[in-house]
Amino acid sequence: MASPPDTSKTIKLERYNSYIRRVNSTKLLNASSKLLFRATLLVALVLVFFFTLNYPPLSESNSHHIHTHHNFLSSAFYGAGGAVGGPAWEKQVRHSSTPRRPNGMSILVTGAAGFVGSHCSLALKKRGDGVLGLDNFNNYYDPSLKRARQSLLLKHEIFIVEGDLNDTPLLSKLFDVVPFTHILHLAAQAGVRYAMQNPQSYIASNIAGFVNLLEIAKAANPQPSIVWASSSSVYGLNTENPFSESHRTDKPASLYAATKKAGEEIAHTYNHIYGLSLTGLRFFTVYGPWGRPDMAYFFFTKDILQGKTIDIYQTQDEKEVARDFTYIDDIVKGCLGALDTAEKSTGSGGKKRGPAQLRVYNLGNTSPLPVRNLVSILEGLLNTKAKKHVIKMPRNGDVPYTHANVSLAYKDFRYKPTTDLSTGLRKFVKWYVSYYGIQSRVKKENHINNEHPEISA
Ligand SMILES: O=C(O)[C@H]1O[C@H](OP(=O)(O)OP(=O)(O)OC[C@H]2O[C@@H](n3ccc(=O)[nH]c3=O)[C@H](O)[C@@H]2O)[C@H](O)[C@@H](O)[C@@H]1O
Repeated sequence: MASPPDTSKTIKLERYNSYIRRVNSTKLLNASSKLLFRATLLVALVLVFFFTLNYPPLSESNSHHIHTHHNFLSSAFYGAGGAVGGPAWEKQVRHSSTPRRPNGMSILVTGAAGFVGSHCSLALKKRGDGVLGLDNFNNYYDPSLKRARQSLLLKHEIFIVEGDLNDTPLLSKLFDVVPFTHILHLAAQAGVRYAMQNPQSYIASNIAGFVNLLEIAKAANPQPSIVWASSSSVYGLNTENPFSESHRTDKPASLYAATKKAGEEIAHTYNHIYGLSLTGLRFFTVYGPWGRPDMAYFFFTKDILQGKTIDIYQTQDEKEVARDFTYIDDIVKGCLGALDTAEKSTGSGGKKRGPAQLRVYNLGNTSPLPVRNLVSILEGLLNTKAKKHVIKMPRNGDVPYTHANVSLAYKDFRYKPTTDLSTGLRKFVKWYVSYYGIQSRVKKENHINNEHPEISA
């Protein structure tokens, strides 16, 4: 009998082959899963990279969005002149804040790319003080105007660090690098009526941001003296005239006013507990070259030139609405006067060592004028009739009237406003047509020359 074919070898061989196939397929599986894992990792990294680059998101172009959540990472990206904390950055920070006159101040100006901030920074630098700016360049109004102010400051060797008041590591870093003698705190969410649209932005800047700055200041060695911007709006529904610092300020008409009033109370607390020297300045409707486009005199000018109708507010009982419009150069003098008379803080290592100075001053013009007058002056300067729409003041936090008594500021630092509304507006219009490159009858009729727009035209 033929013996069955010996298959044992064949079987063994097949088993071996199938084993090899299994091993290979497992290897293949392993290799492909590794590949998949690496690819996923790569995609994730790319996504993280793009997300970081786009922070804050590009979609936040809405003009009313306020960036208040910059973290340390984002400010590192924002730092011009190298990453925050790098040697090049520190050099720039030190250079900018070093005074060039004997006993000069070393001042941190918050809101340095803003209207009042840019003017004060230049004036301080001009007289030999060291000035470092801080600004978050938010888009409450056209940030390109803030960038233009920044360029102007840079020409005068003033560096603005890009960052937010709520960025604690950034603020600590600044105080690690520079022993500031003073802070001129002008960064804020401004605007009376916008508070109804974006209330939280007022809390974030004017309250949380201010407290953050004070926390850093109280812990600093030496503690700086602080001069900061309060507002005429704290007088709210006060009916006594003219407004004096001794009047009641417990009836704010807008959330904006309430946050400024809160700032004054918070200042009291930090003065009381930590011995910080604090001076609050109540500004009265400040206007002038390089001003804020959200303010009436600014957008009236724009709208009149474009032939658009402007709303002129009246009180509910059809009376004129009036403001104590104050020219920027007068305000700058007031800020410098307050800085020059600010006493040293008394605390150290976060502890009070004795009583410290606590002050509040009105900085106004002392001669209120109706908004209607503002408009007729502009009509004259622009040589254009405004399309006026007189309406009752919407109930949006506005107050009917402001009028400053400035005798306290005069007594303590000789503050004396010298620019009337016509003179000031002429200077504003001259800057406006030059800055926006408007060639029109405005220029011809008023002999407004088109020279390079310097800070105070
Ligand atoms: O003095 C202050 O503390 C405040 O001054 C201004 O607030 P405001 O005086 O209301 O300035 P504008 O918004 O420029 O308004 C000026 C005047 O024009 C009036 N107005 C405003 C807008 C408008 O469309 N029509 C109009 O008649 C207002 O009622 C007001 O009487 C600033 O915007 C605030 O940031 C600042 O704190």
